[in-house]
Amino acid sequence: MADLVIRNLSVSAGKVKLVCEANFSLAQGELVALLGPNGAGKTSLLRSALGLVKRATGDALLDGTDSEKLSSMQRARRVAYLPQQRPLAWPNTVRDVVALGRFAYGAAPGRLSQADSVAVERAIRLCDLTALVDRHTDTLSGGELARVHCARAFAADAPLLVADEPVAALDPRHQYRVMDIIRHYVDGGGGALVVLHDIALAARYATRMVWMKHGHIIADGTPDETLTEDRLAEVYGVRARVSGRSVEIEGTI
Ligand SMILES: Nc1ncnc2c1ncn2[C@@H]1O[C@H](COP(=O)(O)OP(=O)(O)OP(=O)(O)O)[C@@H](O)[C@H]1O
Repeated sequence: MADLVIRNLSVSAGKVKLVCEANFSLAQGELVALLGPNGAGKTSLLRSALGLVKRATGDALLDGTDSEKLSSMQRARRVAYLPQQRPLAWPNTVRDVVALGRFAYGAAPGRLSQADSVAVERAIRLCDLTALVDRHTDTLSGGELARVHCARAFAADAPLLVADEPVAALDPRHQYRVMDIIRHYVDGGGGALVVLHDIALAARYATRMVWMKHGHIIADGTPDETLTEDRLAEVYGVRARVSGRSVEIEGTI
């Protein structure tokens, strides 16, 4: 069973602590929403958990192995990472960019095995990109491009997915569509850790919500356990009405 476990993980930039003594785990079968205001440390936490930035203290284990010790190909076979910043070195076709998700299996655009092609075509269909496959990425809208990056992550077929704001640029239909795809992936045995700013969307889809503020994880539990009006006031400084998993933000405090 694939998992990501972090223990007492801290990240620093100079003398500033970006993440303080964080503990949590992600296992297959879970859809964990990571929440918190801008600058709370969510991206720093994800990147250090994956071994992409050096941690100051603590452990981050991917299937029991220190994530900093994994090669990029070993890491990519364990976890698909959809970063917040998604630079593309040069414009390419949608199909070729999605095919980059097969890197972990030694694939490159124009050199795909049968299994690679099947995974790429499935990810293209899942993310509603069939009509765009031959378009160059520099001709796409922001939301279309965001879906291409989602498809690239799904093409990897990794047992875990870490996605930093995967729905940020998407219209409501495609936000739900991408979250449905993530849930389907989790129902099929994957484990997903997803940064979301839409609390209602997180409450609807997450099996667990991890709440961050000022570099600290201040709560970790099911939506029923952790989604409260007091929590939203504490974490975001907003007045909200919470009823079960439904959330209405009324204004700032
Ligand atoms: N290399 C760095 N040097 C100095 N400060 C940094 C560095 N990297 C991140 N920070 C700061 O650390 C804080 C946390 O950043 P991070 O990107 O982890 O936040 P976040 O919760 O993902 O925010 P957002 O929701 O805006 O994406 C921010 O104040 C950011 O400016």
